[in-house]
Amino acid sequence: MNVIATELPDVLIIEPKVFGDERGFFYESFNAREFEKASGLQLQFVQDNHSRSQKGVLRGLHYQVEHAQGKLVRVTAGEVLDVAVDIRRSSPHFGKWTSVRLSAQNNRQLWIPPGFAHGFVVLSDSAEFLYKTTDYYTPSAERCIRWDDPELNIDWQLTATPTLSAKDQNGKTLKEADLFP
Ligand SMILES: Cc1cn([C@H]2C[C@H](O)[C@@H](COP(=O)(O)OP(=O)(O)O[C@H]3O[C@@H](C)C(=O)[C@@H](O)[C@H]3O)O2)c(=O)[nH]c1=O
Repeated sequence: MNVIATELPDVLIIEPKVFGDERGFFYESFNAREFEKASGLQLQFVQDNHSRSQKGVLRGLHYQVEHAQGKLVRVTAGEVLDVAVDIRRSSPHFGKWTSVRLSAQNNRQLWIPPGFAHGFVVLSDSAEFLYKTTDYYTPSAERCIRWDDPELNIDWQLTATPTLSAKDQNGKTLKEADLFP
């Protein structure tokens, strides 16, 4: 397993070791001991999520103000551009984002710690998106920052207007949003 740094020091790309043979492939999609050894992080995941989306669907930018979730995300079919934004006011990287292509081909995972907003857009015809979280879904604490907030100026690598949920169409700007201290 390989850990690769991003522009945001707390956000990590994880590359699992994939064993391919004539049957197909095998890899450990999560191993707590190996993850801790490679990243120095001791994590306890409590929820696994799975969503499927069509091309051009954009989900985000999401976070929970209480019960903040760390997320270990990956794609098992198709390709997405995954985005993490540091929304901790005290962070030297406050308001900065990083993006990584995650696909069924590159098997890359992204570790997004609590304190970040997260979103992704589907680049392939469809995508299956799987992730582990360090805290439980808490609807009352859910918040959404606008994907197109000019202050963030995220390059989503889009060629058309994305498809959004009603909730995501009503996201707040970074200036308006409840953030982390
Ligand atoms: C996120 C979530 C949703 N739900 C339900 C609520 C709702 O009826 C339905 C769809 O929820 P949403 O529209 O919020 O799903 P979605 O837009 O996919 O939300 C997810 O987006 C990505 C970017 C994230 O980072 C996740 O943390 C999560 O916020 O599923 C749960 O039961 N548990 C969960 O953990």
